[in-house]
Amino acid sequence: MSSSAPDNNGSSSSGDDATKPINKAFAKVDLDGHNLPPSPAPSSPSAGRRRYALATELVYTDSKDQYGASSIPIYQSATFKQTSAAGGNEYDYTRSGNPTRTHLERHMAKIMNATRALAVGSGMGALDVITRLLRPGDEVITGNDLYGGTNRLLAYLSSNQGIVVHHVDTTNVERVREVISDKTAMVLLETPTNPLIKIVDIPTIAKSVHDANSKALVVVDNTMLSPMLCNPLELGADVVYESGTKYLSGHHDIMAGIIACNDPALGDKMYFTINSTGCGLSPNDSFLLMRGVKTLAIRMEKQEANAQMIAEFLESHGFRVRYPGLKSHPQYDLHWSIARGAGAVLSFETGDIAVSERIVEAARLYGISVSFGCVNSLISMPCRMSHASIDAKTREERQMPEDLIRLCIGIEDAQDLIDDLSRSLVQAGAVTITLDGFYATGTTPLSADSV
Ligand SMILES: Cc1ncc(COP(=O)(O)O)c(C=O)c1O
Ligand SMILES: N[C@@H](CCSC[C@H](N)C(=O)O)C(=O)O
Repeated sequence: MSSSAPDNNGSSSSGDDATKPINKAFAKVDLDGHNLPPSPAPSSPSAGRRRYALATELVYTDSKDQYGASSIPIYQSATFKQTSAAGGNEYDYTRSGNPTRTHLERHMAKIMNATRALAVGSGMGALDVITRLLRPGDEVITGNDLYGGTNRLLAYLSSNQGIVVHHVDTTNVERVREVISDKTAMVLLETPTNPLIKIVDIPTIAKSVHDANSKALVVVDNTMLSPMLCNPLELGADVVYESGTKYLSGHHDIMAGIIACNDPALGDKMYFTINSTGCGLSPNDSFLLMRGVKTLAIRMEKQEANAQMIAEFLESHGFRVRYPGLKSHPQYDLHWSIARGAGAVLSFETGDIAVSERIVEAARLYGISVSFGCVNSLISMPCRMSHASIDAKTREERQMPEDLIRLCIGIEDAQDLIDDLSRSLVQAGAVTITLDGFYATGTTPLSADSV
């Protein structure tokens, strides 16, 4: 390994040496013959070939395995023996690089239409790597309806690292424009937002940000849609990340995070952080994520179809439902202008916290659990669970209904899911039963002006 000492920007003190340690360690890694760090190029097969539909690309892989293994072997090894005293083989130490992780990263780069993808230990780990690009005094603009853990990390950076964080309504492009300045280093977006399912106009915001400050990075958390339904890099984002714990792996058996970008220098800086801090995804979890992602298309198709039926069922019974697959969603057109599907997370209100609690506890097929994107359906109250790390006052300011129920729909039989939900609504006293059926007692459907 090179003796030049990289500084904390990921560059080295000796100019051209900046990427030397990486190049040296990963020479020949690229199947197309590029002498670049791990996963630098769209995954196999080679660039220039026909690009297949995403469902095909998800399962279509290539590797140079010596025995032609159909699935990537798990290189469960911390170290790799070198062939000479000078070292310099493709791999030396799994924190720095591992063949199973590289294979996954190359596959993910292809799927996410990126030139570089990096795999880390969790979605929050991905955001940690990305926010280490910031320096004290930098400003971040982000939403006021954010995943609780993201909010928590940004609050930490604001209290401890001298980062100024502006939480604004990112569904309103003007609000974002008002706070962009030459100090803006990052604009962090989520769409649909978790849990209020608000839609953010990524292309318009990305253009405004880049026009006003060419150095500012637009970062998108694509966890709610996955690459199956949205490609933020094609909409103007500089960096996209996802919690691989969710749709990408699909079975709630691993924690993972994926980061993707098209700027090689940015990719190198983030790789530097991963190698320095040791948050790269383990070989075993890389294998599981690689296996899981191959079924993303069929899982998402079924989950989305089920979610659409459940959203329509709840709305037709008078509940206030937030789901971009419903025409009543106030940003329906915007959503479909940036995404290929509505996803499988929806939320609804009952008008009464105790009623919501009873519904959650009455459900049998829906596990009371945080997270989403799993083959199993889940039910939760975000203010008590996934978003409990946002204090009650802030939740109120951000108009998060405390009675909100979030449903994360799986691949079960749709009618079984509807039957179980119907029974739970009745058992919880959430509906008034008439000769014609039943209707929500404490709430009204979402109107166009209420999001
Ligand atoms: C939208 C969103 N982004 C990021 C994360 C963080 O992912 P992880 O739990 O894998 O750290 C989550 C959930 O945890 C999430 O819901
Ligand atoms: N206790 C956890 C909660 C994780 S929430 C997971 C997921 N993003 C969701 O929205 O359900 C924490 O404190 O982070």
